[in-house]
Amino acid sequence: MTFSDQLKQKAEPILQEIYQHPFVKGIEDGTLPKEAIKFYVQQDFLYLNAFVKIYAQAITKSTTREDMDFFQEQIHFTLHSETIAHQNLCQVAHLSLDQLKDGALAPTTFMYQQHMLEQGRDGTMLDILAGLIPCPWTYWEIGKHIMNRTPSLEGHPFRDWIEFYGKYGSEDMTFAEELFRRLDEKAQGATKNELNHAEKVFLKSCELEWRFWEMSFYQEDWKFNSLIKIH
Ligand SMILES: Cc1ncc(CN)c(N)n1
Repeated sequence: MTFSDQLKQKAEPILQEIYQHPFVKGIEDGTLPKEAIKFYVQQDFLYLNAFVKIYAQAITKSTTREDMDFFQEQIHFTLHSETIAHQNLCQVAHLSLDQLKDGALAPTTFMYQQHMLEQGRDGTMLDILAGLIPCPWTYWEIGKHIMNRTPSLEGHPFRDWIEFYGKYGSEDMTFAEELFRRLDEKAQGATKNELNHAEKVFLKSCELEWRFWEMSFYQEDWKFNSLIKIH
């Protein structure tokens, strides 16, 4: 079994919980409340900014031009293509994406950002990949899961979102598969301790993916933010 197969197997219970989450169910059946959409897009915009910085950190730790090129393409994709998904959500909720760009980090977004940035700062390339992969992987799985369960997306309000993530990446290999391939390559030269650490990093990101849906659906903010402006 490859290292990535082992990680996917361990994360399976989290993935199943994500499929059942009311936010994801709301995308699937088109009933997602406007307040949840607004909170999600605001936080996700900030989250993706951090994601771009992790790719940049990965470039600083790259040893080949091929790796550098791969990460710079991901930066471009995140900055210029992933907005399709946000646009779709905003259209459905009659929100302007431009007005959602000035939010402040809610606790879960802060925690997830810190977790990934820590890998970029202190980790190996194996750790960086392990921390990054749950982001494209779980969304790709969600997209496919909804597409498999929905006979036709004709007229579905979240069609663009579902298809964008369900078909995530290039035609021959999706981002997640490509990242897993790179992870397995790095895993080959790693010690048992390094693999155990990378596994923890990966599973923590998977849990944080679930928490991101939870935070967005219930709009979980800093406890005292309404009283004292903390962020
Ligand atoms: C929190 C989160 N995780 C994953 C993705 C998909 N790139 C996203 N947009 N936001």
